[in-house]
Amino acid sequence: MGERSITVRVPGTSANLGAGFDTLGLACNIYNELDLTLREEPGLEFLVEGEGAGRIPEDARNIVWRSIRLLLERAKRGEEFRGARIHMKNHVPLSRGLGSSAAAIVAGLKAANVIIGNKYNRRELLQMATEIEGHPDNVAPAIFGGFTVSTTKGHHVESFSFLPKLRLRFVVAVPDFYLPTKKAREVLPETVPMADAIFNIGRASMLVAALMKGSEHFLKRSFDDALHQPYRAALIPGMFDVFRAARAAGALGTVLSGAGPCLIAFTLERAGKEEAIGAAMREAFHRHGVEAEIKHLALDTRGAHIVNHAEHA
Ligand SMILES: Nc1ncnc2c1ncn2[C@@H]1O[C@H](COP(=O)(O)OP(=O)(O)O)[C@@H](O)[C@H]1O
Ligand SMILES: N[C@@H](CCOP(=O)(O)O)C(=O)O
Repeated sequence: MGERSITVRVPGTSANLGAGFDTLGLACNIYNELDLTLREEPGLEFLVEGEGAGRIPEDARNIVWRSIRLLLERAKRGEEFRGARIHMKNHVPLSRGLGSSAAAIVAGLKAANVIIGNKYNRRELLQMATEIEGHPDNVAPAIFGGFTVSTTKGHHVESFSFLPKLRLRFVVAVPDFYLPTKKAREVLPETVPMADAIFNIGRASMLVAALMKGSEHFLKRSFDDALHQPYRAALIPGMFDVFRAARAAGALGTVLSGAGPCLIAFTLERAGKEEAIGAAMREAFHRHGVEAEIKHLALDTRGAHIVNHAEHA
């Protein structure tokens, strides 16, 4: 069999979008690229460039490799490909709430799947990716692109991907510290009051309706959350002040991106307020002793895809 190679590109993602904890997500135009060679001979070779270089494990614990193994074993092709060269060029910041782990998992699954002849469709990849990640809200947009709504029943996952009727821009403040998702999930309560659940159901539903209808008026009223942000605020100095500063500079709304510490402000492309919102967010974080890099992002509508040679050049 020898060896087989493929290059895939996967977008970073922002999960929750405020009220849609573990349910809503979006893909944005920041990417990780995986150049994968699967080999018959055992042994792993890693090259990690960009975000996470020097921090990402370069051995069998690597989540890209674990995802590849899961897919190969499910497909009963594990014996055929026992080794690999994994070369990653990462632009998605690590452990900041922009879905770096989801991008890594989806990259491994997608690349291995292409190499074995596309045995699995995207819904089946979603299933495996969710099993590895533990929640579907990042892996779904990483696979499908656009905005996604996901539901789970036991191990079964359903995700609906759609494009909004508004041309949005995302201003993301990326603080200079890591916050592993595991740690940010540990501060959440096991049960929540019924009133908080109702608060979130209304807003999550309104957010989706406003995006699909193209209603700026209702979108602005959809960004609050009672299920995770209030508990996580203690881990992100100045979080609510940054929200207020972004609003004052003209953002439609601002939420915690995933489990944080990134904060993501929503604005309309035609409003032309991205620079002002970014500056306000950076200054508000600075007042709390946090230095943040500002990224100006847009929606990715494609999701994970193979990179052809023309794109690669
Ligand atoms: N490109 C990558 N290759 C391998 N592992 C990765 C990669 N990106 C992220 N990871 C793994 O995922 C972890 C970060 O996941 P997590 O804490 O959920 O943060 P995020 O919000 O960025 O997904 C890293 O510590 C690393 O182990
Ligand atoms: N719903 C999850 C999303 C985690 O996203 P990440 O990008 O921070 O990994 C959560 O809020 O825990």
